Amino acid sequence: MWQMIVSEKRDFLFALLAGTISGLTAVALFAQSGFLISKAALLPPFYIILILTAFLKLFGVAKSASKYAERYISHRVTFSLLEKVRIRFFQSLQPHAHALLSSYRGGDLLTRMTKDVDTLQQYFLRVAYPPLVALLVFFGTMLFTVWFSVWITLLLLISVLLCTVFLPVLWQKKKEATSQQLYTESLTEYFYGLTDLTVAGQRPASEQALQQLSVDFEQDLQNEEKQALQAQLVNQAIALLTAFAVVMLGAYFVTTGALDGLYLAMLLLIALTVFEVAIPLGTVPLHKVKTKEAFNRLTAFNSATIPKQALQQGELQMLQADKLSYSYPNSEFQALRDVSFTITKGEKIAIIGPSGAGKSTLFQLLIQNLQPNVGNILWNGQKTAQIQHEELWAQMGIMLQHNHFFSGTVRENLLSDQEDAHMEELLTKLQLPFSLEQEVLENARNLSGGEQQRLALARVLLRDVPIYLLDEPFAHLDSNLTAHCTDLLLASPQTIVCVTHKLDALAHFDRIFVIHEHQLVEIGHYDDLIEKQGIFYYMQKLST
Ligand SMILES: Nc1ncnc2c1ncn2[C@@H]1O[C@H](COP(=O)(O)OP(=O)(O)OP(=O)(O)O)[C@@H](O)[C@H]1O
Repeated sequence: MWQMIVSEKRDFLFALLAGTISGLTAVALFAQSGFLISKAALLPPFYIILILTAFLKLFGVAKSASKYAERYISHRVTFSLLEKVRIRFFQSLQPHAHALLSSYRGGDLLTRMTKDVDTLQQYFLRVAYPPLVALLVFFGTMLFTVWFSVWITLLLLISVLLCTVFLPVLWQKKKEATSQQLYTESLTEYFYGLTDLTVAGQRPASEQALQQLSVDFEQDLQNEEKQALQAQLVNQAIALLTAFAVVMLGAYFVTTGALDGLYLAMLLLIALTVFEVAIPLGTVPLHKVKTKEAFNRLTAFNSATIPKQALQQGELQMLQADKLSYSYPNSEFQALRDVSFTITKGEKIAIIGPSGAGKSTLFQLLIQNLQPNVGNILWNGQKTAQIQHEELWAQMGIMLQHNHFFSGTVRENLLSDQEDAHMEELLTKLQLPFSLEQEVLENARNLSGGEQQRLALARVLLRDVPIYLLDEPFAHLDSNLTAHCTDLLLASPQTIVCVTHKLDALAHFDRIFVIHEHQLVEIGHYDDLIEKQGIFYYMQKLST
């Protein structure tokens, strides 16, 4: 965080300067008032009163102006810092979005993106620079008071240290409050699963659990506020006791002749004013812990290294997997184990296997949404882990199991710059009776599952790239449409890798990769695998 603050050093220094001037002019304003009251009682010449009053006005104006400047600049720095934090967080999330979404709850990421970033707002405004301003103001004030009384200066110093250094240790937050995070996560899941919960009759139970989380969250908030209030109240009490002690000590020094009585009121008002800067410092440790937790959560993803190399030029000749293994974060077992293969240009590959065998995991590794724990994927011999993801994605036509559709038209959802005639022809071939201007609702709610899949397939087929990778593209299609769409897909000159459950159209693929119990156990053409009478043969037999 300090690194980021340093990047804003100009504004940071201006805010510090304005804050210090504002604090010192406030002290000067009240010191001057105290002095003026005492001096006026001694009936000095009128011009003295006039000069003192003019200074009073000057300090008043300087205090207001510097306070405004401080607020303006410090908030500008804060918002600029928050913008940087948001961009950094997004950049650290984006290349690993799939891996993160498969290991973190959606609500958790949402909380980090919103609440944690907002919490960091407090870092600059309440943690980083107020102690520095306070330090400079105290230092300036004490340089002044020491001329009048060393003992009163010492008393102020001790009280200020008590408020800002020793007592805050008491207010140190002991443990991280996770209630808000839990509440946001559960609320997000509740909305996602509302229909399922209602149908299963589980809504009341779920709402009750949410209610409890909301109560815990409120309780945590109240505790935090109570703690902050306690800290400020104690500091306030110390400020008043110090002012009382200054009067007592000052009065004693006046009687002994060590202090001119003219300055007593001034020292009292200085004591009261200087604590105005110290009182908010009581909550610094609380905010410090909160902002540190937020910062740690936000930077938790930064450890993932982002690939740097450019993709070597040339057409895709070979896509290889070399001893790939993958375990999901927080999972003990390997979802994929020691998988190796080579796919050559133009080959049509089907990946099949029982549910949970690891097909989608392999697919996500191939499209770079996951990075293998062990082994490499090689694109023309170049390790894909070292290549910019965007460059690889620019070479791939990808169809996921769940594709997103935007609110708009069919044309907009095809995400293509191809000629209208070409797009219309493809829609017809896919037996989609849509015009390009036809409306598509968000998440394609107005399209059937099969229509959505063919629209997603059209998106892929419109891409002029060397390889198509598809995960269960025909899951919602009947056998006629599956056969028709498979033929259409396999007629493309591209290299094709297709994860599928549909075993009937497999004879059209060049090779079939059989994944069983997280390993690649068989590779071969349909006829060879049937003849071999291995796992594929039995899977095929069971399905008929
Ligand atoms: N996000 C995840 N976290 C932990 N384990 C996971 C995660 N996703 C999948 N798995 C596990 O990894 C294994 C392989 O899952 P994968 O989704 O690759 O199987 P699949 O062959 O595609 O199954 P299906 O045909 O049912 O889609 C499964 O045992 C699954 O439980």
